[in-house]
Amino acid sequence: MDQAVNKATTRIAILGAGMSGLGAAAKLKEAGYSVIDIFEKSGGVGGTWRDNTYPGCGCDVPSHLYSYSFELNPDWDYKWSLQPQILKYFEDFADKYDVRRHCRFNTEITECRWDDAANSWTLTDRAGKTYTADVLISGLGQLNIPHTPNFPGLDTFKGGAFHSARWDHSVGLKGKTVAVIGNGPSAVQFVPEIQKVVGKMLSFQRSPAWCRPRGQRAYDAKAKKYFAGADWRINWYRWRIRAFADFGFGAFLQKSPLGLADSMKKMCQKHLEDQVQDPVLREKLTPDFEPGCKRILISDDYYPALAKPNVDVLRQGIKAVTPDGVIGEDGQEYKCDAIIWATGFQSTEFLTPMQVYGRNGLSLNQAWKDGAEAFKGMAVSGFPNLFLLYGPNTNLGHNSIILMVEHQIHYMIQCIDKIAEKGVAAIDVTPSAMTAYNVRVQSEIAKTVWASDCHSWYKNEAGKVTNNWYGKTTDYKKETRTPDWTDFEVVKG
Ligand SMILES: Cc1cc2nc3c(=O)[nH]c(=O)nc-3n(C[C@H](O)[C@H](O)[C@H](O)COP(=O)(O)OP(=O)(O)OC[C@H]3O[C@@H](n4cnc5c(N)ncnc54)[C@H](O)[C@@H]3O)c2cc1C
Repeated sequence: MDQAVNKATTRIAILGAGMSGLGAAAKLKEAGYSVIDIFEKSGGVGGTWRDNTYPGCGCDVPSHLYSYSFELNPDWDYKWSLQPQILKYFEDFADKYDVRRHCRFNTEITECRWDDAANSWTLTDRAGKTYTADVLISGLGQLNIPHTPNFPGLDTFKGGAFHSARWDHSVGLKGKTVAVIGNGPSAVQFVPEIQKVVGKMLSFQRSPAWCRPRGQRAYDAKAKKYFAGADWRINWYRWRIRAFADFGFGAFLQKSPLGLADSMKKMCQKHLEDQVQDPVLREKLTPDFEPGCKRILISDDYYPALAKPNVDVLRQGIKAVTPDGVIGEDGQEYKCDAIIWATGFQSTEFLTPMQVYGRNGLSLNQAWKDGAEAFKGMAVSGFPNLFLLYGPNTNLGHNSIILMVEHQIHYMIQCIDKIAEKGVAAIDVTPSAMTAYNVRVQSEIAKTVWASDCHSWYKNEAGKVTNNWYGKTTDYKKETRTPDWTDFEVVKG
């Protein structure tokens, strides 16, 4: 085996220059790989944190943990950082790890096709140009494509309308009547900001969500100096946040240990009672499902904003758009000057907006016809040398996604080292390993609140939970420590 030679020539294509793609590129370079191309449809790095510029956009995980373990940052301004500082962190990361020179910006890949004879991937971009790679890594994320429901009359609206993930800053909201459709994690962040400037807000909430306090606080110079003093201080803090959040995972189990689910529910109920005095509004904002089934919102100022006199909370969805406003599910027209879609993302599609073809022309859409799934969230049988980061069943409701992606990168590089061995051209997870793994994942998920009877972005239309990991982050760490090569078929070169 002469890995040094093969590592130097293994061609690696990464899709997306967000948190996953950047982290993978840095770690692959550290491992000795140098032929790396990152294909990025936009003009810069940062993914989510570049695309989402809505007022108040920020992190729902304390920043010291929402950062790479190998790139600690003592300079976070807030416990829960805001988007500009998170984006800067990823931009600085790309510079420090010299990742930008691997990026092909403004290059959207539309098709990836495995070549059985050549044992390589052929990528095609929107302009029709093709590229070849031995290894294909998807860093496209779960929350990259905004979802705007196709309501009748959508195109007839005369005012400004945009999705929160592609905020149109040219639409003036000052003094205007603004309809906000949806009430997920993005809405709770921007609603308190725009409530201060709009004339009137109509908050359409078909299904209000549980919300717990954030406890935002700024880090002063003394705190930053403390963190900068020694890495162990951030690492100890990271460990505590992670362990506490993992302990709290029990609240997401249907048979919740130690009364954790009850405690979570009581905390959310108390938060609502403390912040909303009006019993009618409180009733409107009380969810009709168990906490955790949909993502729990985290905010100190969402409820106070909804309680302001210029806000109407409407416990209903909408069914159509008119030139002057929206038609609520009650059939009434609500006139407005602007509509903000806070309606989430096409979360269950993963990379399938692209055309992906594996061995013998097998299409990923076909392989996933009953819902996306992957071995350890990363590999799909029939699609050799393909690795998904933040893929199916690796999302969390309670902890940092960066932890999950780092575990994936660790596992994936061991697989790529195998591919780079002399005489090995490709590896493909066996159908039996893939099936056994996913049967286990789904049987564990059946024990969680996500499997209960509520609609969430964690599930596909058929009700299969395709997005979430079933346990603690430490369970996933164990799962991804080292590949068992009996799970893979090795294709000899
Ligand atoms: C608003 C928001 C807040 C979040 N907050 C948290 C949080 O607090 N804590 C947490 O743990 N997680 C959070 N997440 C989830 C997750 O951590 C982020 O989405 C994270 O950015 C995922 O990184 P990624 O690189 O996998 O994907 P992304 O950041 O989505 O990056 C994907 C990249 O791929 C590019 N791309 C897409 N399609 C193509 C194509 N066909 N060809 C080329 N390039 C393409 C995109 O332009 C983008 O740059 C949040 C997500 C969102 C949307």
